[in-house]
Amino acid sequence: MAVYTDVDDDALAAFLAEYDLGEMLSLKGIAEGVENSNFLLETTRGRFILTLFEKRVAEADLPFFIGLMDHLALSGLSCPTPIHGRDRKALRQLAGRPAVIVSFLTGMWPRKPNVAQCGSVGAALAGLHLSGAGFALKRTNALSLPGWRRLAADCRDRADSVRPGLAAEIDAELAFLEANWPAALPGGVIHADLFPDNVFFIGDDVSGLIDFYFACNDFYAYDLAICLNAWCFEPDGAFNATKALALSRGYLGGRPLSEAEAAAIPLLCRGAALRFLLTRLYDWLNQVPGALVRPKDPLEYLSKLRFHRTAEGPGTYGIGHD
Ligand SMILES: Nc1ncnc2c1ncn2[C@@H]1O[C@H](COP(=O)(O)OP(=O)(O)O)[C@@H](O)[C@H]1O
Ligand SMILES: N[C@@H](CCOP(=O)(O)O)C(=O)O
Repeated sequence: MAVYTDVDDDALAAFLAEYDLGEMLSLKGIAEGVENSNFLLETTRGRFILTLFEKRVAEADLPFFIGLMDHLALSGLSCPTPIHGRDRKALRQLAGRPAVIVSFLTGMWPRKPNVAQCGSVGAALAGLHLSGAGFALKRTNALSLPGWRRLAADCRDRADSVRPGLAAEIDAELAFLEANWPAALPGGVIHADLFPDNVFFIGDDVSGLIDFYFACNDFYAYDLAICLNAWCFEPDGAFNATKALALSRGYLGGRPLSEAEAAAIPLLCRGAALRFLLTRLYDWLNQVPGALVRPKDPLEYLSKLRFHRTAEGPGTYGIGHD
């Protein structure tokens, strides 16, 4: 996260008065993440996370996110549980923003994920797909092809200031993906941002998944492609086939892929790489003055995208090979 919005003491006291959370002890901004303003809230009843929703989160989507966390927590998945106030509402306004308090999860996110952790996150992703299956609300993925086209248009004029030729490369990739994106694959609720900083571990075991604020309905295999991008490249940009094999095996152990899903993986990995290249590029070019936030490097995802163009098939990602 980041902190984009400050919260004053009186407003916070009035907000907390709506909950049975005891006396407030402290509120500290969390300097991790990118999207929303997050605070660690300590009260006499324990630790919680206070989130104020910022720019990319549409207010109309919030019932989906809150309902999904309630649903997943009830189905036994370890994820933040929204705290409901005395009026039963989990969502209200604070400092001019929609705001929610959720339970605090223990564990640490891995700064350098290892092979065993990649296996565990693959299994956790499959578990999430299975647990989300009974959730009634729907949310279209705002960051699929039409969303990428809008971001590309917004960035086009200045993209080449980040890397000469980038605007043309993005346009060509987008055209390719628009022509080849699968019309139908098995789908349901996906996390859509299951990066290492959104997965907590105790040792090599997943202790919880957080940050459901990109969750939506889309192809399950696209979520797997997002994870292959986020977990299976080294800091020097090299693809780690051992990690990909572990992640894919972890996933397949919980939810087998159809032939069509397996065949689509290299293409879905290209789409996932373009998606994060574009949101990072947009944020890079539109930094918010004074915000406590570290913009992420868009070119990391250009390099991943170029790798996926060279993939020989799903076997590159440990899928379809023993
Ligand atoms: N439920 C939670 N329990 C513990 N820590 C949390 C929880 N939710 C968020 N955090 C902390 O806040 C950071 C940012 O949260 P995240 O949801 O990823 O923010 P953003 O949506 O802005 O990217 C996490 O890396 C973690 O340190
Ligand atoms: N995972 C995205 C950025 C979104 O930030 P998060 O803190 O919500 O995961 C990226 O790496 O580009």
